Amino acid sequence: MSDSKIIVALDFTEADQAKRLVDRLDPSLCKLKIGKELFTAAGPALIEHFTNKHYDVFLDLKFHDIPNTVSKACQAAANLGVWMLNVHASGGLPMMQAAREGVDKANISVAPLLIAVTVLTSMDEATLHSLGVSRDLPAQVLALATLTKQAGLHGVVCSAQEASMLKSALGKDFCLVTPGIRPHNSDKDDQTRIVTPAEALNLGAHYLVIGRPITQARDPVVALNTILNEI
Ligand SMILES: O=c1ccn([C@@H]2O[C@H](COP(=O)(O)O)[C@@H](O)[C@H]2O)c(=O)[nH]1
Repeated sequence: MSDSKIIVALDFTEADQAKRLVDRLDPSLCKLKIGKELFTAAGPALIEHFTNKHYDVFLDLKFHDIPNTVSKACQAAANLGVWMLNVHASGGLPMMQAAREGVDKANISVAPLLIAVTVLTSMDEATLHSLGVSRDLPAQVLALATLTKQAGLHGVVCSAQEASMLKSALGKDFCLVTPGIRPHNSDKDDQTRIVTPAEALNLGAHYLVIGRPITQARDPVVALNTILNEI
């Protein structure tokens, strides 16, 4: 397992695109994230391909379903040998407890980290309110993260904007995984709650999830190394 704090989000349509990029990377410099797009296209074989190359893989499928289904899905995901997997905290306490039980039943030597998404980093306060949530956005993140800790999960996905609040409330060992990372002068794309890589770590993020600023850069390896030199 590498101690890199950067998780490169491999949001590609085909396995070969991801493999071409990863062939130029090094597992000591970054971890990898496989999300819905790539997993749907390439499946478990791609996870095995990268774990055989000694990469830590975060399987970002954000399970959100009835407890029994999420439990079985988490067990199956853990059996793939991933380093981290996740569910949506808004699935509720019984669903998250079932997720943890599913991971505990997996037939593996090292259990993955199990975390829960609080409020997507693409969302702002107005979008949250449009869903009928009356709390302000940081309060909603804190409530969902508190529920996640109560369910016995290892941490949450949140914006680094909420990292220092969560660190104070839930302790330094509660894992904070932060997408919405944007180096200075890079495009926001569809992200709303963005933070630069160095600032995210200063605020208490444990891991930085970075996709397009690396994968869509003219030279992704240069982009990754530039970020690594800045943090
Ligand atoms: O709240 C969330 C949860 C997950 N993501 C995922 O992270 C990456 C971010 O990619 P960028 O290209 O750096 O925006 C992407 O795979 C999302 O599915 C997130 O952005 N926010």
